[in-house]
Parts: sequence; structure tokens; C-alpha cells
Amino acid sequence: MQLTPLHIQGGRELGGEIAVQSSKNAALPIIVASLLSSEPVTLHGIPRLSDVDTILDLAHHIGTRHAWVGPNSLSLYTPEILNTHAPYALVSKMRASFIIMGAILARAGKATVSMPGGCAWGPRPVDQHVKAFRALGAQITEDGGDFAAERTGSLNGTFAFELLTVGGTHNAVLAATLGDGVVVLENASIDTDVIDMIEFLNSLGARIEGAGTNTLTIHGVPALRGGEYTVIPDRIEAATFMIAAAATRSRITLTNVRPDHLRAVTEKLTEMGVDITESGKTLVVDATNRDLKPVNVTTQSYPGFPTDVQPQMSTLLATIPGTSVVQDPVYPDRLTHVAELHRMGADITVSGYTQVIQGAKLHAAPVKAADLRAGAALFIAALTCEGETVIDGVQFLNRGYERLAERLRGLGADARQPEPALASAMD
Ligand SMILES: CC(=O)N[C@H]1[C@@H](OP(=O)(O)OP(=O)(O)OC[C@H]2O[C@@H](n3ccc(=O)[nH]c3=O)[C@H](O)[C@@H]2O)O[C@H](CO)[C@@H](O)[C@@H]1O
Ligand SMILES: C=C(OP(=O)(O)O)C(=O)O
Repeated sequence: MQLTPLHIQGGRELGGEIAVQSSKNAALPIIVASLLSSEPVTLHGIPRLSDVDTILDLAHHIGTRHAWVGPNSLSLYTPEILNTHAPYALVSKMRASFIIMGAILARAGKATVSMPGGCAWGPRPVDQHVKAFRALGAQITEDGGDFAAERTGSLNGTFAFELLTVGGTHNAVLAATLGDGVVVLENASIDTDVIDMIEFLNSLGARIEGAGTNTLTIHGVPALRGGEYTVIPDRIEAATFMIAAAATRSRITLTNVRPDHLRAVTEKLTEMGVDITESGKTLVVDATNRDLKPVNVTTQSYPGFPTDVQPQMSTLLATIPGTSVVQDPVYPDRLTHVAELHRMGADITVSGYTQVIQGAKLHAAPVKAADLRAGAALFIAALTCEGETVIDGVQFLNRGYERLAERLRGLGADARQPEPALASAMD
């Protein structure tokens, strides 16, 4: 279905409180990890997002039955693997779905998964996933755009990732959890979403040691039991709203946050002059009556400044007088927000993965999101300027932000997404 654009009448101060959703990027691998158990699993804090629907469609194809048992609670049950093939039509919708390979391989001994391909901002290789599987004893062949993996026994041995990869670590952990081998992963990701999946698996009886360090030791276990688990808060969504508050020089309160997961973002905003107060799972972000300063930002793997917050931060800096430099070596091509921000009057010069940003006053314009966080960048830009900005490409925002227009309205923004019937009547 063609979604109607998001209309934002900007130039208003935000205020009030917003409950941050649970982490999309933890929920997705945890849903996949539930396939390792043949017993029922209940997950709480699952955000209602199109990416969640996509992974549930894929899991359904593999053999998972699911039911929503509360607004954000999901019951999953995979008594047996019915299909070991994850086809292109399902995998290509979301690159993160490639980690289904590790789960199917663990449970069924073989898996065929389509190559995920690129994404809106460029290539996103999976060579480290494949190298890990091979090094741990799986046979991998490539044919007709598919990777086929097979193991004769349990995975075993040591693999050192050549770079830090969140998805590669998820995939290798999933593949190694069942069996009687011992797998050591070196240079593994310490991302919060990796830790959360490991804590979930351990709660079902897995024996994975070292979560949060660069060395993971996975002692295979014969089977996992069922269980119940609550997903961590979404640090990327929290950061997006913190930046929206700074960009509109507002004061807002965020609940359901893990301040310890947000250090890099908090430090940068504080350096700019934003006042941030932490209290348990609550953050108050205050940028009222402040002259914010330009800063330089370079993305890094967790705990560094997240690439998933780079487009939003670039947008904030595009409104702050002075020169800021933003570099995204994690995803050097993640720049689809730039041309759209130019349409709104931003002064951003790109060279490789570097954006040199001269602060300017942005103005409303029709714009189009080409990916999820570029969409976030555009709604932040829209909130800062007088007049109405119409943002197309809402399907990308729906991948990662639950009920966005409604929740922005809860903060006092004038944001609406006309119903399709109303929109066509207005044409
Ligand atoms: C669903 C999900 O959780 N997505 C997140 C995950 O993506 P994803 O897991 O795909 O990202 P990775 O951590 O794997 O990628 C990090 C870097 O490693 C490179 N790489 C990765 C794998 C590989 O086999 N070879 C290789 O070269 C990538 O091109 C990138 O430059 O982490 C990214 C980096 O924090 C985030 O932007 C994504 O939002
Ligand atoms: C890029 C993201 O997700 P994915 O890796 O699924 O594209 C994201 O969450 O910002």
C-alpha cells in the first residue's frame, strides 16, 4: 500500500514526556534467536514496526507460529523447522534477515539463504559471516544468488573477525549455540544488541560467556528451553528524540532509556551546550534558551558515536551557526539525507565519508526519505523550520519508529499523516 506522506508544521518548541520504544535492532535478532528453541517463548517490549513484521513473515516461512499477546508482547513457537530455505523475496526486504542463516543452520544442520544484497546507501557485505561459518566447520557454497550452508557435526574452533560486525557476531553466535562443540569468537562485537541477544539465549539455557567483551566463548548445548524475556530500550530512538529536542531548543523527558547505552551521544550533545540530566531510566534533555556550539563527530562501533545517529546529528549541526565536520567511516556512503537537506537550505559539502557543515536556517520544502535514518533526519529538520514540510518515503520511517506522527504530537509537534482516503479527497 502506498503510504501518505508525513506533514510537519515546524518552528514549535517541543515539551513533555515520551516513552522510548524497545530496541528494534535487539528485537530482530532476539526473534530470530527464538527459533533455536522448540518450546514457546514470550517476548516483551517488541516494537510494532514493519521490520518486525518482515522478520515474523520470514520466521513463519521457516516454521515459527506467533501471536501478539499484548500491545508489545509476542509469543513465538517453533516446534520444528519446516523450511531450511530463506528465499530472496523475504530476505531482500531487510538486510538484517541474513542472520536467520545461523539459526536455521543450528537447528536443522543446513540452511540456504539468499544473499541480502546492498541497501539504500551502498554495499553491505556479509563476507565475515561466511568466513566465520567456514572457519567453524560449516561448508558454504554460493549458487544463483543463494548461500547454502551445511554442517556435519557441531561447530567448533576459533574465529577472529577481521572487523567489528554486529550482524556477523549475531550470526556466528546463533550457529554455535546448539551442539556439543566449543566456539571462540575473537574481535566480536560488544554492541548492546549483541549483549541482549546473548542474555536472552542464556536465559533459555545457552552457555555463552564473555558478552560485552571482544571474546565470546560458546559451549554448545543440546537444546534450549522456552522462556520469557524483555528487550532493552532503543538507544537509537532515544538519541533521535534527544537530537529533536536540541534542534528545536526544547526541554523534553525521555522514559524507558538506558543512559549507559547513550554515553557517546550524551557527551556530544553536552559538548554542544545541551543540558542532560539522568535519573534511573529517565533522561531530561534541555536545550531551551541556549546557543548551541558546532562540534565534530566521527562514528565508531559501540560504544562510539553510532552510525545510526549520524544523519540526525548532521541535521542538528546544519542548524547551528559555525562549522562542524561529521565523518561516518562505519558506513561511508550513508549520505542520502544530504541532497534532501540541501532542498531545505542546508549547507553541507561532502567529500568521501566527510560532511563539512556550515550552520544555516533551514526552510520547509517537500522532501523524500530514501532510508530509515535519513527519514529521521528529515523529520528533525522539519521540526526546526517555519511552514509545512511534507516528507515522502514514510515506509522507511515505519521500519524503525513506532506510531511516529502520534508520538511527535504527544511532544507538542504539529505532525500528521493523513489517512489515504482523506489524502485522495484532498488531491
Ligand atoms: C539490524 C541491525 O542491527 N542493523 C545494525 C547493524 O547492521 P549490520 O549488522 O549489518 O552492521 P555491521 O556491524 O555488520 O557492519 C559494520 C561494518 O562492517 C562491514 N562489514 C560487515 C559484515 C561483513 O561481513 N563485512 C563487512 O565488511 C560493514 O560494511 C560496515 O562497514 O549494525 C550497524 C552498525 O552499527 C547499524 O548501522 C545497523 O543499524
Ligand atoms: C540501518 C538500520 O537498520 P538495518 O541494518 O536493518 O538497515 C538502522 O536501524 O538504522
